[in-house]
Amino acid sequence: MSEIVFEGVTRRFPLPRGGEFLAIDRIDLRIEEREFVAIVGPSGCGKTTLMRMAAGLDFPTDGRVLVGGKEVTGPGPERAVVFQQFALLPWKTVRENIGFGLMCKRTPKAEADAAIARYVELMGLSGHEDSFPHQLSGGMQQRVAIARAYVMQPAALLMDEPFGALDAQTRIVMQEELVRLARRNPRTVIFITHAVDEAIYLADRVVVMGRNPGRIIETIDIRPLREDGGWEAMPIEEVMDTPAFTHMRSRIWKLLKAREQERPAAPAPIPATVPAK
Ligand SMILES: Nc1ncnc2c1ncn2[C@@H]1O[C@H](COP(=O)(O)OP(=O)(O)OP(=O)(O)O)[C@@H](O)[C@H]1O
Repeated sequence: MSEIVFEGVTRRFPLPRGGEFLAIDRIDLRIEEREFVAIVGPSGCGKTTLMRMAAGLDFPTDGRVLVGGKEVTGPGPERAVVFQQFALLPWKTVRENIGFGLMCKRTPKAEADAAIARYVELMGLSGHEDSFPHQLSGGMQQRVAIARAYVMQPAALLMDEPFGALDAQTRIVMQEELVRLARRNPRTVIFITHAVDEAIYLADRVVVMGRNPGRIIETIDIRPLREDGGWEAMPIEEVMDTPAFTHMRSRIWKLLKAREQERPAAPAPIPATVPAK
């Protein structure tokens, strides 16, 4: 059981000069077990805050977050996080970085070696097992970070702009590889991105958010498009050229644009205390 449920989740942050900023307002979202959900939205709409709450690194002011039916009270081994910055251990090799969590868990060596070898192969890292992070390109480092997360067989993967620091060409290669990996080894995934194309290509469902305050504007099921269009068997550039894809891209852009045009110019601080009547 690894479904992720946000129930009436609100997050307010204190403002430096008093009062509070309403970052996220009453979000209800259910991500089914083994479902891949991408969250898109403008900067500041609360995407990272939502992910941090699923990871147990931040907590709602109101409402609750449940993973596998249990309220999140902190980080846990059943949830792996992949950030934009790869955060590899620079003094350890690719093999050691991927196997680090397994070592901490005291996984028997033969079992750990077999699991590491599998993800080295799946992530196209063969031949680089003994390299150190500084000897790898950004794309290769992110492959190691993704392999390190998957090798732990977490029930849920929480990815915050994992391809945000990569150049456009590497990013496309990584998107194709992640799709391959995610279909062969499905997990419950929250994938945060600014890139609408990336969200449509990768996800089963795309959650579109608006800001001030952070709310869900719409949730869109992509699976029928992918299945009807046979996307899995096509190269990414062909998928992105199909009428169904381009139509979906412009639909999401219109949603984002309409929301930006209607939102208030600046967030209204909530008074810290209610004035006496
Ligand atoms: N610890 C904090 N203290 C105060 N405000 C915060 C804190 N964390 C986030 N915020 C505010 O909450 C809002 C949502 O932030 P968040 O980082 O979740 O947005 P985001 O959608 O991930 O943005 P980006 O796409 O730029 O990463 C922002 O206005 C941010 O300034």
